[in-house]
Amino acid sequence: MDKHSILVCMGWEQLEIRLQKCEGWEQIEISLPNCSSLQVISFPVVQLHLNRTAMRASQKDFENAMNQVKLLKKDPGNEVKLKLYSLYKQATEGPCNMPKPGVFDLINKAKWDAWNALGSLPKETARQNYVDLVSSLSSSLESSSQVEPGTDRKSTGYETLMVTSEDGITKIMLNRPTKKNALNVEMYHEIMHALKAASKDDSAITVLTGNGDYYSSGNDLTNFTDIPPGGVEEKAKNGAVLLREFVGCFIDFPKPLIASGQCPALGHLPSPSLGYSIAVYASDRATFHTPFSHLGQSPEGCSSYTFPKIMSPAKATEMLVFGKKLTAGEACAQGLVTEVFPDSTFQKEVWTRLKAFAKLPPNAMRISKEIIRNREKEKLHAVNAEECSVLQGRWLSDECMNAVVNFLSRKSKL
Ligand SMILES: CCCCCCCCCCC/C=C/C(=O)SCCNC(=O)CCNC(=O)[C@H](O)C(C)(C)COP(=O)(O)OP(=O)(O)OC[C@H]1O[C@@H](n2cnc3c(N)ncnc32)[C@H](O)[C@@H]1OP(=O)(O)O
Repeated sequence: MDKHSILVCMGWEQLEIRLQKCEGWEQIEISLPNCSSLQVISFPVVQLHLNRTAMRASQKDFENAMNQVKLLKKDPGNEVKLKLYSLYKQATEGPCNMPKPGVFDLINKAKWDAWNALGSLPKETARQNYVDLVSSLSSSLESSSQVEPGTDRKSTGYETLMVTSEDGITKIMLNRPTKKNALNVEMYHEIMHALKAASKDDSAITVLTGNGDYYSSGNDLTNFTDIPPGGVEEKAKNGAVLLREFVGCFIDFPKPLIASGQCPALGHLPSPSLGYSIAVYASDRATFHTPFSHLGQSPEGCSSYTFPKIMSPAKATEMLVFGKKLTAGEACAQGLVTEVFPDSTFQKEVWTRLKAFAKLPPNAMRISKEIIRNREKEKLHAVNAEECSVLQGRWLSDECMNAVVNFLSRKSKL
């Protein structure tokens, strides 16, 4: 219970007014401590529900709150952003009377839904609710930030990666931990850039890893929402070009490439799908999941070719068609993972090994990799092109759109 009291002097008498908050109700207790008998006279407690409209936020409060939103240090998440958007629109324009956006216009549709859900909420109430929400965000996000130092911020010129080079090893770390390292369009481009740079730098080997509790959650599903003027067809076409170039970079990467994952990996990058060119070290906590069918999509990263070769066609079907999630141990038994380490000693053991590898003659390693991979390179590029073309069609399907809408509207998770 939260108590505040004020003393009011009324002639020789001192009137004490205590305000206390109790389960959302304001109680006012008035007593006369200096009465002749020195007994506290408690007026019958006056209990009233303060009318919220009596505490309406002023236009100035509202403007301050709008400025505060811009200064939030942590992204409050899509749900809260939609709430803020809808309250802002209601407060400034009143009830939503815009036409409903089309089903493929996902972002605008989500915004419209949120605004429309406020019905005929009065402008003043929306303004007050906006101010209250911002004030609760400002305190909670400042006090309980869970972002580790160095996460989700610029490093070495990259927005979505942390790239370091030391002891002959270039480490490319996916760095969107608050989004479970989902690959947005910028990250696709930055990974390609980092791989091209690593292929030319002095390091002997390159390591790909993720920051936070997910190695990666695969393609960022909001990639589907930003529809260009050419519509969804153009979006799907651009997506296929981007994916083909992205996977192509892995196929052509000339140095030994190691994926080091301590935690779950979903979609793309779990894919040792780029089989012939990547070694995978996993902790016993890691899992591998390619839920293409769940998302109305189809295999990518050459997995339709490499998985059935590495595992067996039957096991590959379970993974690629039915989306069966494999533990690190199962993935290792199937040949998708090179070795599994105990979670508690993972970093130490893997880095000891990587540092030893990085001391081997770099040219010998490069040439050895080339001779292993070259026989398959042309085939891998052809498979990549075919997979991207099939995916382009899948992205336009209702199955895919529904899966994306369900995730974005918080109806499903994998
Ligand atoms: C026309 C298209 C052009 C595209 C361009 C090229 C595309 C190439 C695509 C090739 C094919 C790729 C296939 C895949 O990668 S399939 C895998 C896709 N991934 C998913 O479906 C995972 C979805 N995420 C989840 O199921 C859960 O988030 C997860 C189980 C991973 C974690 O759950 P948890 O409860 O622990 O955490 P949250 O859900 O609260 O997540 C925290 C925040 O991170 C956001 N998030 C997580 N994953 C994604 C994602 N893949 N895309 C977008 N956003 C993601 C999540 O929304 C939370 O955000 P907020 O804090 O803002 O709410």
